[in-house]
Amino acid sequence: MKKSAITVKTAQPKAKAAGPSKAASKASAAPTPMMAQYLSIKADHPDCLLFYRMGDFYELFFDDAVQAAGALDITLTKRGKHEGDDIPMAGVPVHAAESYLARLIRAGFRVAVCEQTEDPAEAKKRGAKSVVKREVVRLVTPGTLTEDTLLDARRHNYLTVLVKAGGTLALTWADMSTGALTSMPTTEDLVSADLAQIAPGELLVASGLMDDPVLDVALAAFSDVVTPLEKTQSDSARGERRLCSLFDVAVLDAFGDFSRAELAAYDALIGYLEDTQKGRLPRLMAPSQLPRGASMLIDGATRRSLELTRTMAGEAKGSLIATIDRTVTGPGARALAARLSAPLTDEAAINARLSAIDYFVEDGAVRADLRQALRHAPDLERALSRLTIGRGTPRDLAMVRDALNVAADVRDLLAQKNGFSGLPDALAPDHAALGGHQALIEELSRALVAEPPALLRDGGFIAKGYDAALDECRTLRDESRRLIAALETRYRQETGIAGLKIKHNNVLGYHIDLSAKAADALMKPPLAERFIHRQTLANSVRFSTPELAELASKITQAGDRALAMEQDLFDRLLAHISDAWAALSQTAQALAVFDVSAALAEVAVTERWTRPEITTDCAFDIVGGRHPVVEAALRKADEGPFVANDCDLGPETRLWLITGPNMAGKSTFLRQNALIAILAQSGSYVPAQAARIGIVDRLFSRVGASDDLAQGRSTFMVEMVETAAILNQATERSLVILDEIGRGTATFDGLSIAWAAVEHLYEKNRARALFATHYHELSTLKERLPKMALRSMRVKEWQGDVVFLHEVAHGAADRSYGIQVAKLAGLPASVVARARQVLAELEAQGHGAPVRGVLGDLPLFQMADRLSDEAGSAVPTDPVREALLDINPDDLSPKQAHDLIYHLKTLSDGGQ
Ligand SMILES: Nc1ncnc2c1ncn2[C@@H]1O[C@H](COP(=O)(O)OP(=O)(O)OP(=O)(O)O)[C@@H](O)[C@H]1O
Repeated sequence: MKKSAITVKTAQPKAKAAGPSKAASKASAAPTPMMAQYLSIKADHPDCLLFYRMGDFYELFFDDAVQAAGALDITLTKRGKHEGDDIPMAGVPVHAAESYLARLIRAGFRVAVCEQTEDPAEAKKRGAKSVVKREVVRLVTPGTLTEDTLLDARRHNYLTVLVKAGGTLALTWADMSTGALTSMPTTEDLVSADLAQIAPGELLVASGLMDDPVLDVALAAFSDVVTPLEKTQSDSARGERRLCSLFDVAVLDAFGDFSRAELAAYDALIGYLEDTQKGRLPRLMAPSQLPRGASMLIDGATRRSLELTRTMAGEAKGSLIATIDRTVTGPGARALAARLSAPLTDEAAINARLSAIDYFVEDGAVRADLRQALRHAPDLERALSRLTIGRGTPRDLAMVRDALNVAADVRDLLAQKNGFSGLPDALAPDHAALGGHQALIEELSRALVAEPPALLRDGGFIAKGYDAALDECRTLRDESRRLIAALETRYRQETGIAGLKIKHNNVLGYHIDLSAKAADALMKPPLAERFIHRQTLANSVRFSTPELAELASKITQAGDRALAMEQDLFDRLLAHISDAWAALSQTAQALAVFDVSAALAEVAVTERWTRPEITTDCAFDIVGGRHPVVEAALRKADEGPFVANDCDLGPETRLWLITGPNMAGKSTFLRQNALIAILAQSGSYVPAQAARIGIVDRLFSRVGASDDLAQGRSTFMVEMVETAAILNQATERSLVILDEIGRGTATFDGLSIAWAAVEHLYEKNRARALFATHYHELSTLKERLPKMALRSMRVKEWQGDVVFLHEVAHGAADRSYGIQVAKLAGLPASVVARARQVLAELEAQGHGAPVRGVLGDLPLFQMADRLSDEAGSAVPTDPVREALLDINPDDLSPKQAHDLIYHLKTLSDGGQ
């Protein structure tokens, strides 16, 4: 029996990261005070790597150090001993910590950031040996990131929770960027598709569910982002209390009718946020409930096979989204991804989005101006999230300022060119949300320098003229600096040493610096009375004077005061932003809506897409449909035009059986129709001349074979699991795409399964379906299933070769042309010739007979054996064939398959 498929990728680093706490338990051999502090903090965070702040570095110790050094490729050193053993240590500089954090998070680790929470001078007051106080200020986990360097600007990052309570399942998810909180009841059947839609950055799963065999497959797909939750972490009553107090309401009715499971999931979600942010919750919006059925259900397998966000090979390049994304901002790209991942099922809502696109399709000048303006818009959503969680920097303030300026420009631009009424109704609220921040824009513009520094603690971000007291302080500081320059000149004159300099460093502060030779004069009377020797180095000698010390302290004081004032002003500006948070969030969303609408219009115009007609019947009538990704690839490779094809799965022909040789374009045709349905219901134009689509409730696609070796399932098993899901779940409103069902098993088994699947789809599911097959025998089903239509991919034979026309024609294919395709693929001529011979023999014996007569099973190799027996001595023993007879493809690992190919090649070349 296979063990649970949820291996929790992070468990490995987590388990290993627990090493130092093991050490903690053995810590009785009196560690140093600092090590004792480290071990006690580490013991509280056994599942995280501990970033322990020491001066300008975050240090890691014990196993944490070993793991981080391996993952980050940094030096592993030692620091002191613990219980007689060296303590492994690795460190990252604080100023570069973000990029190291990003790599650790990507590698599946969680990190606890432990800071010094008091001044070392304070600690010293308690005694020479006392340790600076330290505290974990934040747990960095994949679902709770806010920094731009840790996040993908073009993808949402959802922290998601799955729990069961009162016998039902529920999902909640939070987007730290927007503060949006959403929940949805789910079921064992639907959870896989729901999770695939959300695509969590981190998935918290109640520990009881981790071993539930029913959820095994659904959760396995997310095993690398799963974090287990303790039972005590989700409680519906506490969830309700938390929500009520967070949003200051007595009852939650106004937000939705939440199930117990949803409330328990909210409890876990908010608890986890508090825990990881150490009590500092991000600003959250009121919880909203996603009604079931609001979006087209698309399970993970279908998403993968349609290559919506990644190709089958796992690359973003070559996916639908990478091909059609014309957005110019991160929030716009995220909004596009969200639309495509959850196509709508409400006709009015789809048409509202489409009318926004119409507007930008029709007015190319407005579209161009808008896109140009948006290019300068920083990511307002993410700047706001950092500011409101207390992780904001002066640069985030400037991002708010710049984004609001763009929003105001966009608002004017749309109002001026078209008048307010020119915009479609659907865009009016977003247009309004762009404005209303004039006072804040003015305040931020006056307050901030054009390009503020990245760090709050360095100051220098408040503009001159904004605050009189700050200006005065800065003048004093700068004036003192000028006085120091004057002092340097005077000292040079007085000592007669031209090389005398006043320098500054962190240890001595301001000091006089001289070469060793010149310093002699200052060491002797009379100058020695004024110049106090401080330090002798190899090449220089350093002095100070009471005068210089006084000036230096004035500078430091003025500098410190200026810094404190700037930080106060930062807090004041932050308060303004906090007050306007709800309206600012709406502005951020509106900017994303304009970006995504204009981007979809851009792709519609440049790629000649058309507005689909959305209906509530079961129409699916596509004229001249195209596959956007294949079309773009052909264009790029200059490989001729894409051949457009019609598809009409109306009530009279709701199932198309498509035959034709490999490489003729069947998969492309199938996928393009699924993509057109997704695009249409996402509210986008579609790659076709015309499209009439009755709303699809669920989309199923099973295209192409893929092994799921990670889960120990063969190609055929995966295919059958996915086919079973389709036949069990598709409804009359669904769209089903099935490609080459049964290919992975023996010929007649496969044919029988395909046969029965078509019958079930037609009679039971009654879904709109495209069924591609290489079993030409299935065409005979037409006699019994009148609403099934036969289609085939047209090919031409030319001088014994086959030419693909990529056209979908009426009727079934007469031949499969497999041997011609094999020849095109470069099979040795002798094998091609032999195959022709075998085929002729098979056809002479009535290859199709079993279908018309006996539907008996005859495994492929048995048949092959019979053939070779019959061919008798005329067939010389073929070592390649013999080697092939010995293997079962499903038993081979990729490595073994690779080795086998080499072996076969050697055999075919006559080697041994
Ligand atoms: N409509 C089309 N116009 C132009 N070229 C096309 C079209 N459809 C497919 N092609 C080209 O043919 C190639 C093969 O297409 P596809 O994979 O859809 O064939 P298939 O019949 O499903 O083959 P197989 O069964 O081997 O997967 C594509 O990669 C593309 O280059």
